[in-house]
Amino acid sequence: MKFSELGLSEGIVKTLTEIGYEQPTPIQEETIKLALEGRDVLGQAQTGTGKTAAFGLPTIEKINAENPAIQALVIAPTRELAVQGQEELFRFGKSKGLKVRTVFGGSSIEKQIKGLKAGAHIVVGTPGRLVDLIKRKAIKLDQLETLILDEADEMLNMGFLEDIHFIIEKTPENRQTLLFSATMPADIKKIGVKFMKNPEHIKIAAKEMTADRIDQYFVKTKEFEKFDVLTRLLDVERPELAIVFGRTKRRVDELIRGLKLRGYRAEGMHGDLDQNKRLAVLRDFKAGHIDVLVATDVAARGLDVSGVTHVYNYDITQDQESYVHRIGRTGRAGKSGRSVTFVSYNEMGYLRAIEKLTNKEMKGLKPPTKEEAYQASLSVAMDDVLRDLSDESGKAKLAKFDKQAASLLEKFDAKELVALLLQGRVKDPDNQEEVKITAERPLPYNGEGKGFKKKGKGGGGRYKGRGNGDRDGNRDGNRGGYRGNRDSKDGERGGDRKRNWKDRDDNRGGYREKRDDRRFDDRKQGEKTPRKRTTGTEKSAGFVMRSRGDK
Ligand SMILES: Nc1ncnc2c1ncn2[C@@H]1O[C@H](COP(=O)(O)OP(=O)(O)OP(=O)(O)O)[C@@H](O)[C@H]1O
Ligand SMILES: [Mg+2]
Repeated sequence: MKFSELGLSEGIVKTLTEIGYEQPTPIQEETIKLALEGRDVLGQAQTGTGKTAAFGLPTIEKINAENPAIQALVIAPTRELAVQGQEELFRFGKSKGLKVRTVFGGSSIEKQIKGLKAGAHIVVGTPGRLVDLIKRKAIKLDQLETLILDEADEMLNMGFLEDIHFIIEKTPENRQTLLFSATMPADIKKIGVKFMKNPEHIKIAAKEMTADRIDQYFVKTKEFEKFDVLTRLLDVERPELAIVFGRTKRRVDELIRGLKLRGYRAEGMHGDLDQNKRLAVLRDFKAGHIDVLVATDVAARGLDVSGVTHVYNYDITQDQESYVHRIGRTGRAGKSGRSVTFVSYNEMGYLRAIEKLTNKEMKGLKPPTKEEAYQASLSVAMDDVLRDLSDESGKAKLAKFDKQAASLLEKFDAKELVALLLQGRVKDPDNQEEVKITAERPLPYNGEGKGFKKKGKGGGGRYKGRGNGDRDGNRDGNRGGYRGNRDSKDGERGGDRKRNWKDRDDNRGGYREKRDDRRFDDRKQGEKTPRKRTTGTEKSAGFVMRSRGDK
């Protein structure tokens, strides 16, 4: 199938060719035509399979560039995702010269109002800031044609629902509504369908809910060992870019500090960081100036950074959907990735609950030993030396040390000098910086832990208990999860309400295919179940169609 067969105009098809999209992905193939016909669509497909273009291209196609009014609104759960959405839609809409504006908290509302005044065919924004701008009459939605909820299940979750209601009430009843996500729990789908008319549910049927090309592992580890396990894994697996998800902001801060102390180029993202800093960190990560991004769930959904080969869940997620999104930061657009989820003995029930949702078994991974990490670091050093010496321009740069090198060689044994060179490039496992990470209490026990006879299935995802004080009660005021972090300073709200029942963390991680880490996989390799990806359409015949606005 070609993009031109989906009813898109020549200009847009040309743009797609220019940006390297050769053919539509399954979700694009299934939804673009329908959306162009004006149908309401609920689109569900694995992470990294092109949902942005699936809703973005038909939306752009339908916009009348001559009409200066806002004709499409995309609502996204985080600021970074709003920025990314704006960039993508702008790119797709180039041939039509469309104005796409982004609005989000933590950054000057006046500037955003100015931008909106200069014209906006499409607005991409986070709920809290959108509500503020609507209240200030800087955003008028009376001519809106298309409303899109990206990460729809997240947007329809408790924390955001009030804002979403407010926004939807300001849109015309005859608008088109598009909801997209990789996950769509049934209870949330029911809420979404109420905002839609005769919706078509397109679900790209896949054997597993997680993206096809992510090798998923877990490591059983005790809290106090986690940090050493993490750095050894980083040394052995050698991610190109890695994301480490932590449960709380404090944890993220401590991990960044610890990783830096041990010589990794790491930076973090969580809700207490200044918004400019958050955006700068993401930019640096995309540019490869940072190797390890440490984040709370604020980075779990939607972010598209090519080159993320590994996702490490330093803390396992409390709910299964978060897991799907976290690890979906790798293995995108046909690339492969690897995720490693740290799990304490008591938390095994959560792991099983995740596997139940994703329909994919995680493989147990033996944490690398100190010696293995050392050997890995040694082999990196050797590779680096070989690379530098086989590179002519690199060699030329060494010429300036000729005199000193000759004088050292006169005085010392050549082998000793080379050993000294290697020493400077290898991490000494017996001389590592001591790093202390404050212990987080594990998730409340929900079955299947070691030492527990109970065979109960976890079902841990939707734990609503109030009893886990350190997470929900957040004794230290340092709660992770990104709900916390559309922090209301800037009119991004929604976090607090939700935190009470669900405080997520994101754990996404991918890796590059062939690292030799396989060595540490203590289950049999090569017995991956064949992954067939069938495309199917689930018609939404049984949906409740009448919505609030439907009369
Ligand atoms: N038809 C296509 N051909 C080639 N690349 C594509 C195509 N469609 C999308 N991509 C690329 O695939 C990557 C993932 O797309 P996108 O971010 O839209 O995924 P997604 O399904 O929204 O994932 P998530 O569930 O994580 O939000 C992006 O880099 C995008 O540019
Ligand atoms: Mg997306």
